[in-house]
Amino acid sequence: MANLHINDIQVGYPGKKVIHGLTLPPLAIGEVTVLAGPNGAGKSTLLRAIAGLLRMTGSIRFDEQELSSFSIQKRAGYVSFMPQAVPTDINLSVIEAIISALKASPLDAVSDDNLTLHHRAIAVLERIGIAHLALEPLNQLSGGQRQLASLARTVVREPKILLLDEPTSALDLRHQLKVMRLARSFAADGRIVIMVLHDLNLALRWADRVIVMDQGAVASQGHPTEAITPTVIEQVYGVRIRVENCSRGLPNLIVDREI
Ligand SMILES: Nc1ncnc2c1ncn2[C@@H]1O[C@H](COP(=O)(O)OP(=O)(O)OP(=O)(O)O)[C@@H](O)[C@H]1O
Repeated sequence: MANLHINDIQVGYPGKKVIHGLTLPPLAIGEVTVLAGPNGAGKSTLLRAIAGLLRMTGSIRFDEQELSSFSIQKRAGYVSFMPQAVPTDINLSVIEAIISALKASPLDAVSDDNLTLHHRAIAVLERIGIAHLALEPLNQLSGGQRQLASLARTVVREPKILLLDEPTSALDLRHQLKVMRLARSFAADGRIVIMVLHDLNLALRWADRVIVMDQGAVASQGHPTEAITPTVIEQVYGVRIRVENCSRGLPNLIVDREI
């Protein structure tokens, strides 16, 4: 099965190295990986590097092919990135924004007529539960509604690798669960899902694998309860926590205090 292999990558910005020689275990299709870690740890930088938005050295291979050898269009067909900050100045309705994302990917949209594009866009809006917002102007949505519309734009092209940067940060409790359930179902469709989350309880409950980053490196990784331990969290975030099973037997993180 095709895996994503990230090997010895170095990424940064002009005059600033952020990630120095990071290697991850292979990330498999069907899995949801959560990137966690403190502010500034390099999580978004890693997602941007996988998306091909930053210069880097090292190797990112999918299905035995270097992503850097792909044309921009081919890479965009494989990898889709939902940024943390959703633009507020796009003068389009929700459905127009989704259709424009489809049209921006000539690989799969070139043969589709307008009606087919419309149907694909509506199907995604229905799956995410925001079909009722289809005709609303993007710039008049609430923060949470805009985040769901951004998710729809990101998944509509059906990429193999889905990169979601804090996709639940503006969402209420019910929509947080909805997005986590969707992330699992996108993975089950045959995708690799990598998402940045600050909510470690969501990570404990929904991820297959958690990678805790600190200062551009991996502090711990593995099954959620192996990666999120009191020792690691104390070292990385400087807070004392407990992970206890709730009455339903599910792991629950309790924050006791700053150190
Ligand atoms: N466009 C940029 N130019 C220069 N430095 C940047 C840029 N974007 C991020 N950085 C720096 O890279 C480092 C890692 O930032 P990054 O956004 O990857 O962290 P993060 O783990 O996603 O943080 P957060 O949880 O706060 O979103 C930080 O020191 C940040 O200042």
